[in-house]
Amino acid sequence: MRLTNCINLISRHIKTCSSSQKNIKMVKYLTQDEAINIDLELFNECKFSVDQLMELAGLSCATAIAKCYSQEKLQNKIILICCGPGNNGGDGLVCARHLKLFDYHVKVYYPKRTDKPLYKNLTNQCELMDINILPELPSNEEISSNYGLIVDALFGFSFKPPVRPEFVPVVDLMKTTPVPVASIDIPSGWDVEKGEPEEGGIKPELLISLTAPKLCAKRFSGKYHYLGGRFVPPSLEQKYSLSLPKYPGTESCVLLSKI
Ligand SMILES: NC(=O)C1=CN([C@@H]2O[C@H](COP(=O)(O)OP(=O)(O)OC[C@H]3O[C@@H](n4cnc5c(N)ncnc54)[C@H](O)[C@@H]3O)[C@@H](O)[C@H]2O)[C@H](O)CC1
Ligand SMILES: [K+]
Repeated sequence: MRLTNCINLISRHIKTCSSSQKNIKMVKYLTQDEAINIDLELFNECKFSVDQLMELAGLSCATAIAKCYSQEKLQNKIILICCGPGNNGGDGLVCARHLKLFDYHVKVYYPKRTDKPLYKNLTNQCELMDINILPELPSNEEISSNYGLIVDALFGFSFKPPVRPEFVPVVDLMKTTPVPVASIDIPSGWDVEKGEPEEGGIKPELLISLTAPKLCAKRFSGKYHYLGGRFVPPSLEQKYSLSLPKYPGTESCVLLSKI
């Protein structure tokens, strides 16, 4: 074999190895506008309904959580899912239902409910699963004693800082608690592109990016970064040069990086 062929082969091998250990290098990070446009195309061009995408997104979040936090690791403690007023909150309600189906102890905090049928149905389904929807935010002390994980489903890619006053207590709780936080799509309170606010924000241990990571995920320094939302048609992936990693087998989520 010629020397140049040999060098090419070795460099290709090195490239493949490094990308399989850290899928994060290949995948595209989206601006807020790109994330919004892709979302619109999924609905308008691909004709998905929001219920379909939310179900897949929420299931992928529950799966990623179960991979990182076994019941044993959580010492059978409760998972608190904090849900916001938009679709990120909807993902949280779906995630809660699937975690309950996976036999976790789950409670939901959903301070600003909407009257839209989608959210009413998701809330109803949680109640039918015997998931307690808390009327008040538990105290920091109660969280420390009885809860093993907080799922942050407050805000996603439509968030515009700063956090409005009504959500400050729950964001503050997630900022100060010693209990690990798992954020769905965006760590709530972070700028979708610039990341954590200067005054300090929540520091999730797990981030589950949906469809493709947003630019703020470059600042994520927690333990596990997963990608979920396995529903992107190849034409859309190519149009936005997403370079998505391969999902293993039948999995609904894929590990992007782990510390
Ligand atoms: N394409 C996908 O990958 C899918 C992602 N999904 C999830 O949907 C969210 C985006 O949902 P959207 O409804 O557009 O917005 P948010 O949930 O991010 O928030 C809107 C909600 O929040 C309020 N809000 C905005 N800024 C503030 C603020 N500073 N303080 C308080 N409240 C604020 C706003 O008024 C709205 O009520 C995406 O991230 C994914 O998680 C879909 O589930 C499936 C497709
Ligand atoms: K979030």
